[in-house]
Amino acid sequence: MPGSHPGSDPAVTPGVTPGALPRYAFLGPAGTFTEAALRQVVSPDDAEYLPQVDVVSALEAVRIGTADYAVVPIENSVEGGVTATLDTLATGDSLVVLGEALVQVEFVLAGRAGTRLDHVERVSTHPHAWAQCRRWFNANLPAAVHVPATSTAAAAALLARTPAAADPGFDAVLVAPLSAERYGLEVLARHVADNESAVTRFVVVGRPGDLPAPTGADKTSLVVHLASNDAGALLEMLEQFAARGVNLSRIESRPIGDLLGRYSFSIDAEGHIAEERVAEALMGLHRACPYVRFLGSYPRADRAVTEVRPGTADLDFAAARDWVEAQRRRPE
Ligand SMILES: O=C(O)C(=O)Cc1ccccc1
Repeated sequence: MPGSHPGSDPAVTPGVTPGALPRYAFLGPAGTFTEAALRQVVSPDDAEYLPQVDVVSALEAVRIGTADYAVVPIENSVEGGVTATLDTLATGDSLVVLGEALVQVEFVLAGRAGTRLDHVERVSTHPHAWAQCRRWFNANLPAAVHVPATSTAAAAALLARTPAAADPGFDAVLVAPLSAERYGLEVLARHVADNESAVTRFVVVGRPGDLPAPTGADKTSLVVHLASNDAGALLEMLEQFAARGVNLSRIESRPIGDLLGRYSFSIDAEGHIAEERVAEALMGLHRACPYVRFLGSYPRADRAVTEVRPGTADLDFAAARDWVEAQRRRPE
């Protein structure tokens, strides 16, 4: 992915000091799955890695300018959306998604040397990691309870630095195999994920500026509010996409927070705002919905080329516009 978003060239990116290494905030410490995603985006030789305690801090670092970019988890194939990321992108000063990365997540249960698996009662990890291993715990350690940590690696780091005679508040951690190794922990059980092929999607976020160029395999991320809770309001919003042949790869609702029953929709649409059908769908949303936040158009990590339905290519829109113009000019 290096080179595929504006942030990969500090010389041309607004707000990034030419010559200095671009600064990437991420959910740390070293050894998180987020760091694995960041390594796919930019090598540590070409960037300054700035570990943050949580997703909100990573995104805020970009807003206040102490980082140029942030890499944060946004959804995983088991638990769905990462609400802290969705909510922080949906409100506050505008941020944009510049790219994405996919990481296959694999978990091990790890502890201090000599820990017995059948003595593990308290397991510390990130809530998304715990959620992805529930069935394994039900089957193998049904009495184990979850002790939430800010990240998988934060749990490992705390266990590793707590003196042997002291109690860190848990007996074992659920982490990536590399993280167990990095913090010198002993692996107590491998392959503890309920779904071996679980994938987490991460986004590269920056301040609004240049858009990544369209590649033909892009996504556009949006936040949309509905005009009302009336029957038909959701359908009217979805029609803006359907009528232009724009497929959605993700749509989820989050409470707006002011009143019960008011929701904000977080949407990923296939295509780039530079494409006519996506631009037309956005214009339709702008007319039909009280609030639309554009969160960026960027290349898909899987490089899956967008299928363009017949009649919805840029040329079709241009021909249709020319035809309307010709009718307007036609003498009475
Ligand atoms: O805690 C981590 O290592 C993270 O990067 C967050 C996370 C947790 C579980 C699955 C994917 C990402």
